[in-house]
Amino acid sequence: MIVETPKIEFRDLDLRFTAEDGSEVQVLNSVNLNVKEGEFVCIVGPSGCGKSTLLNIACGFLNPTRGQVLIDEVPVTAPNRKRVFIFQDNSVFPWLTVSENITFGLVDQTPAEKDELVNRYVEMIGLTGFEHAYPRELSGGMKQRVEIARALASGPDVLFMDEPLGALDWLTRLKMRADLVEIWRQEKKTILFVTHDVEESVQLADRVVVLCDRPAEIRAVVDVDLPRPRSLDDPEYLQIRDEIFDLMGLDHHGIEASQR
Ligand SMILES: Nc1ncnc2c1ncn2[C@@H]1O[C@H](COP(=O)(O)OP(=O)(O)OP(=O)(O)O)[C@@H](O)[C@H]1O
Repeated sequence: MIVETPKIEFRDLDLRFTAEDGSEVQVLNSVNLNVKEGEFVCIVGPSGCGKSTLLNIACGFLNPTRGQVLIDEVPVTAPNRKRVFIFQDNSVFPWLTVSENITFGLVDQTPAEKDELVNRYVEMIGLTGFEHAYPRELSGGMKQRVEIARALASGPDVLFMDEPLGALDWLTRLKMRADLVEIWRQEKKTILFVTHDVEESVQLADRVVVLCDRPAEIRAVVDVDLPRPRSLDDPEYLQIRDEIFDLMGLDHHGIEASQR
């Protein structure tokens, strides 16, 4: 039997913070999870349960109190250029153009290679024609696209995304979700994606990891075995969405009515 090595492995992870008054706050409790190469995994859970903390540990920004995260079987002890973190509040540089933002930090490429990267990713994120625009000339959604292009241009093998669409309006979010799926299909990166939005997680992920309230443990891992692109009114999609709402103890009745 061939055993597939996980791309990312969370092994028995605990995290405790020491509060200002010296008391201890346990945020993560015994988190175990394997993520496959090229998999799109979403993490959902109640606000403040520890979703961002989990991502911060996986990216090497934080050390766990116990356990470890391995990527390609190597323990994560510090940030690494091959793993890029994308936040909700985009951090494009306002003084650089779109193409300068995309190539920022690339040191090993020739100017011609950088041009090629700009062309490839500007097209992929749908910003052709805006290469020389400054962020002040772009909408929030467009800036977040630049952020994603910059991340991809650096050639990562893992993308950590913490509520990357959280600051966008509903319509822009919907469009960005569809585009993200397409980008993921083309780029074949492993993606760990934190979201508050259960619907978003079911639309995007191969698997949805549901965390319980702090200290967070994994309550369930839900397979989303549906073809993409996914329709928001497909009964199977709705069934998985409602299963996750139930796992989170949320009342989902009335969602459809509120969206009309
Ligand atoms: N540096 C820190 N020191 C002490 N406590 C912290 C620190 N960082 C986070 N916490 C606490 O850890 C808990 C988990 O925070 P985290 O940001 O991971 O939750 P989250 O699930 O991502 O929240 P949200 O969904 O609201 O963004 C929170 O209670 C938070 O107050």
